[in-house]
Amino acid sequence: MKKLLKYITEYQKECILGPLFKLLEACFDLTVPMVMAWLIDRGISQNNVPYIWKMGGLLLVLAAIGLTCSITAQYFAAKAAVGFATKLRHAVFEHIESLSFTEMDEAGTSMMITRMTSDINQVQSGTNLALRLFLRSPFIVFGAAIMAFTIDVKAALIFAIVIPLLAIVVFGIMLMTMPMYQKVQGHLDRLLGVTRQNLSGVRVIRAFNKEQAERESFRQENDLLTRMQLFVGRISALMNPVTYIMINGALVALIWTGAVRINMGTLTQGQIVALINYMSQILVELVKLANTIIMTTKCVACGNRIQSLLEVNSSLEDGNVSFEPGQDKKPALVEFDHVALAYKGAGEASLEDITFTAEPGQTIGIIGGTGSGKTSLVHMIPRFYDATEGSVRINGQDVKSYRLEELRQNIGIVMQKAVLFHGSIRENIHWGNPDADDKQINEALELAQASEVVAGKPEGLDYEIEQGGRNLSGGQRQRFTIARALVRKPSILILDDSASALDFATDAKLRKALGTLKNTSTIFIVSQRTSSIQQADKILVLDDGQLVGMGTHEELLENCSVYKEIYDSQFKKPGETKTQKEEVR
Ligand SMILES: Nc1ncnc2c1ncn2[C@@H]1O[C@H](COP(=O)(O)OP(=O)(O)OP(=O)(O)O)[C@@H](O)[C@H]1O
Repeated sequence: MKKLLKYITEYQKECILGPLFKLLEACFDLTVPMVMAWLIDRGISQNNVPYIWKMGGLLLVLAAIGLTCSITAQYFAAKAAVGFATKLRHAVFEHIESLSFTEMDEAGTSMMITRMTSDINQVQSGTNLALRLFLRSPFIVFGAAIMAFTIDVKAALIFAIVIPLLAIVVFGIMLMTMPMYQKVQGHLDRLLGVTRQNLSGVRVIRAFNKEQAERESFRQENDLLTRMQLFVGRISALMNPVTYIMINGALVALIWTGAVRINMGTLTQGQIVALINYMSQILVELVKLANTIIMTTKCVACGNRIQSLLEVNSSLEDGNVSFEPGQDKKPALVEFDHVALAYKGAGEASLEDITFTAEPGQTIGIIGGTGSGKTSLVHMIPRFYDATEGSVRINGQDVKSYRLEELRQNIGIVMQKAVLFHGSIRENIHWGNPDADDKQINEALELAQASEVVAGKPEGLDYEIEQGGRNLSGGQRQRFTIARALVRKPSILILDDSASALDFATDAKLRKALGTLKNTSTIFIVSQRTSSIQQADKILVLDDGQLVGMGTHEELLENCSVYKEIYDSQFKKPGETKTQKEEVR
């Protein structure tokens, strides 16, 4: 948590003024019982009406000043706490953005969302409360005890007995409940994770009629959380009855001793009222202090969790090499040199000893069974993951040496999962190239076979896409993501199984259109369909992380059994002979 304090340094003034005004308010609060005592002893007892008015007025003034101090303190504390949380949120967000996919996979989306939302909110509330009460509450407890001693030492001895007892009860309960609160917080995180998974997978849940099972597992998690909260709540609920019994006992003792001492003439009624007020103030402040400690502990725990996320170092180091002038507009030379990739935490390598060259303007098809490493291979080009062995080179330079932003600017990637954002079609295509005018956007849409989709919308390019593109079909989403990659005229275009939702006719038209990009892009097409990559200049065949074949479609049919098997599984009809199949070819 210590390292997070740098985000609050800008609010040093507020961090000093907030507690200071609270202390000022506490000073006025401590004078009120004394003024009450004077009002009773010198005003009411002696029927001195002007004095009563004077003291009554003084009480009003004290209340007004106290209120002003309290509001001012609240203002400064809130400003510091909100500012702290805002800066922290920015820092965490920026840090998450800087992490590579390796660290993101390790941390998990749910955890990062919790750090960004509920943890930072907890830090904000804890800071706000601590700034207002950490000085004020102990100050009132000690101040009220001292005031009591100045009134009457013997009566105040009751304070000397009751305050430690009260402190033991209040802080004992606090110490018992604090670890439980931390468990509750941990469980709340788990429940958030379950909720998130449920909401993001709601369609699958319904498709597989798993609502009942999901409801049941959510109910179990929720019930467990409720039971834990009830348990902690019951112990915390003991705080009030126990402390009030003690305080009422002390009040009885105080009134008893006070009555005797009033009879003896050593104490006045006003002083007894003041002592009772001080006793109440002490109780209230001890309870507040315990709550402040609980909140602050939670705040520190959440702060530590945020800090550990901030301490995760990105394994992605930025390079300093730029693309040569003009090179960024031309198709790139891509080389894989004995490349291996082992994901962090995974036992074995997902890719091993991959070596090939993609000449500028070539189209490279990548095919292989599920989990054979196709996506992993193309993800190393824009450095989503770095090769653990060997090197990936673009135009002769290791990808790690390029400035990351520039490297990615020269690559257009269409991911397996078509993700679009809330906004118009134009805005979504602008993600690829913010400077593209409507003519360029329309050209990209035309190439991606998406023009007809836009033509079908009365608003044209202004048609509003909803979050995640949920008001579009899977195929329409894919076409827009392809257009988004094409509009930047990238030196390297990667299509990762991105035509899977297209019908065969549209897929064929798309492949034909991509054939016109030889002068601008080197293209990688990952696909499960041989028909999608058949025309590629070079096809890479992956099997269980190994490059088991490389060549043209015809060459591979001759000499790569894995490729042949895939091809046969897609084209060979039952009962078809080899000669018939070759005729089809
Ligand atoms: N982020 C990751 N962390 C750990 N292992 C991963 C990660 N991504 C992929 N893998 C593993 O790497 C291997 C190759 O996965 P990859 O996604 O590259 O295969 P693929 O050929 O693209 O599969 P598919 O055709 O199903 O998309 C798999 O065994 C997978 O479990």
